[in-house]
Amino acid sequence: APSVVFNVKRQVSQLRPSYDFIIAGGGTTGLTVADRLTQAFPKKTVLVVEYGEVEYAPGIFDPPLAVWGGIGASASYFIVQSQPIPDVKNASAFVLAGKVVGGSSAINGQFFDRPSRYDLDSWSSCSGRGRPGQSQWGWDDVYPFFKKSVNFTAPLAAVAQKYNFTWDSSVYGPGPIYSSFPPFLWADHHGVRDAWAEMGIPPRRECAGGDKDALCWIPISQDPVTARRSHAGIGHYTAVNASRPNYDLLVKHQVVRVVYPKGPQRGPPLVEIRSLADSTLRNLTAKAEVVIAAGAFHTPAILQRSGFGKKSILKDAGIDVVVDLPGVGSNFQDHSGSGVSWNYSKPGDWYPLPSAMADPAFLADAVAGFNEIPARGPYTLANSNSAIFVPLRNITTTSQTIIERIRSMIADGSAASYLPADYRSDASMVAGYNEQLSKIADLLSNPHAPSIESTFATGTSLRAVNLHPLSRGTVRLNLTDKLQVPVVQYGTGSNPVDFDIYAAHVKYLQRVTKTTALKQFGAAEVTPGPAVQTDAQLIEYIKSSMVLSFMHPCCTAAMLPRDKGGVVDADLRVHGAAGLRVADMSVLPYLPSSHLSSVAYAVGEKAADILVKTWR
Ligand SMILES: Cc1cc2nc3c(=O)[nH]c(=O)nc-3n(C[C@H](O)[C@H](O)[C@H](O)COP(=O)(O)OP(=O)(O)OC[C@H]3O[C@@H](n4cnc5c(N)ncnc54)[C@H](O)[C@@H]3O)c2cc1C
Repeated sequence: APSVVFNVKRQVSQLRPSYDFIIAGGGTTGLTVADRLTQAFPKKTVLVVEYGEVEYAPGIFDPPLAVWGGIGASASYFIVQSQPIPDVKNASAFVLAGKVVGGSSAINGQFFDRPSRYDLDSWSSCSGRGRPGQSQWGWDDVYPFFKKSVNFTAPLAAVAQKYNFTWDSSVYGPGPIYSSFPPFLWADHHGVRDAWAEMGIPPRRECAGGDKDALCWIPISQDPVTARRSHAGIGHYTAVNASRPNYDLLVKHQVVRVVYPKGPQRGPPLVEIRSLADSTLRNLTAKAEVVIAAGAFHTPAILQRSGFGKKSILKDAGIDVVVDLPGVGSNFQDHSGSGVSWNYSKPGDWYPLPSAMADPAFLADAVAGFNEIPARGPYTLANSNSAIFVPLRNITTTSQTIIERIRSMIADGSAASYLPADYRSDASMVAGYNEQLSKIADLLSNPHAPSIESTFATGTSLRAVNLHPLSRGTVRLNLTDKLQVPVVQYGTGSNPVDFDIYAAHVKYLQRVTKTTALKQFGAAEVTPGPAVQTDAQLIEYIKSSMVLSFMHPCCTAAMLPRDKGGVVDADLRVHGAAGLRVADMSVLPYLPSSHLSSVAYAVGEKAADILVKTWR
């Protein structure tokens, strides 16, 4: 927990008359940028404006066993309930987003993997590679920033031996965010790992070095000694702020919009903020640049309130157009997927499993262990430490058919009909979507680029994460109150090929219960179960059982050329606007084969590097 919080500002009267840089959003990416800028430029001033407070950020599995427990009770997240999703029986996705210093890194599941090299190379190939003078985003260009952002502490030898953890310290660096393995795993952990190995998924010593088509050990973002969450609010603010007189953080204020009094070519813009205490509006002045880092839901909302977006949509919201940029708030994506579950008729002699927490003596020891230095026991766990990442061709014999379906919808022009309605006749959005689908088809054809992720910590179920969904949704201002959480429309399943992929993934996971590793315990499938026989039945099952959000919203201000529906260029500058950049998970063109926090830190490091090179 951040014990001493220096210099937090709560009122505009405590601010300087102007700043060199203003960052909208003190989350994972925004604080990374602020930390690196204040470090590089001791004489330049940086202000971060954050909606939330500096709050204690418990780990996902800290006592008293509240895994995102008490949702609604906490002030530290925005709750997003999506609009009904037509292609999944009008279900609604439930998503959280950080509303606290540290942003989503302060509330996430702490699973700390990295994308595959092919994700980055794929983005780079459509984000302006080769344009003279612009930044490059291929794996080799960004890998140094993944390394720089995180430090890794190897587990004690006895722990490593007990669980067979493997790693390669050389893929990590000196960064202020901790990555480590917990000193405890539940006792059934190896059952499913053995099953995965039996399915032919090769174990890899380290999956964070760019190659992750494997059975992986995944570390968590956690202090290795105290087992407390490591997040941007600590690593990039509390740990450095006392020695940085040029680093200001204003909390409990909302960035409403940016304002260009002399037009978007004459930047940087003013930043209009609102006090959450009394709703007073104020304009702040940045002398160098403004960086929007409010996350994939709120960044497009700030841009739309500022007049950046599709003309017709802004008009409906009563907002004057500053730059006609249809990509703002479109191209919305999240990871989703269904899965399998089973029962054991001859369960192994496994102890302890989570059920042991019901035993008061075990529980008391778990709490005591968590408070020891170094911490020990079950409360040192986060979401999971094991996962598989498998390429499509190893999942299904139908991979070629799936890829051809994607390529032919691009060729015959039908892909556009799967975009959200407002964009189907917009040439730039259609061109951008076709290009994304083509790149995703390449990824799905790549024998080393994963299509599915599945993780395991304990229990009798597995989820499949569709790493590269084809469907797209939208994030729009709430017209009842434009300052509130925006209206989120998931597009889940709107591109029908996604269902072919979901189905292939579930069929693949069904193989788990057929392995000798699980058969020896009498594993018998419960869901989808014997009643589900045909593909049509399987898709019905998937529609009713899907996890609609793995809490990875992204891509709503994509780094793509303007004629491809992009919002920012490869230097993260908003198209058509001076002195304004975006740096957060909005800028991804499409989802990578990983969870997003490592990506957010790396994007923050790279964004800071770009800014430092610009202003040095
Ligand atoms: C519940 C949950 C679980 C997750 N689990 C994992 C996981 O296990 N592993 C993993 O790698 N990733 C996980 N993620 C994803 C990952 O944490 C996020 O994708 C990443 O942290 C997002 O970083 P960001 O910088 O884009 O935005 P954020 O970190 O969300 O930062 C945005 C910040 O902007 C602030 N803000 C918003 N609007 C305004 C405004 N108008 N004015 C001022 N401030 C504003 C917010 O309060 C917030 O602090 C999870 C996410 C969530 C929500």
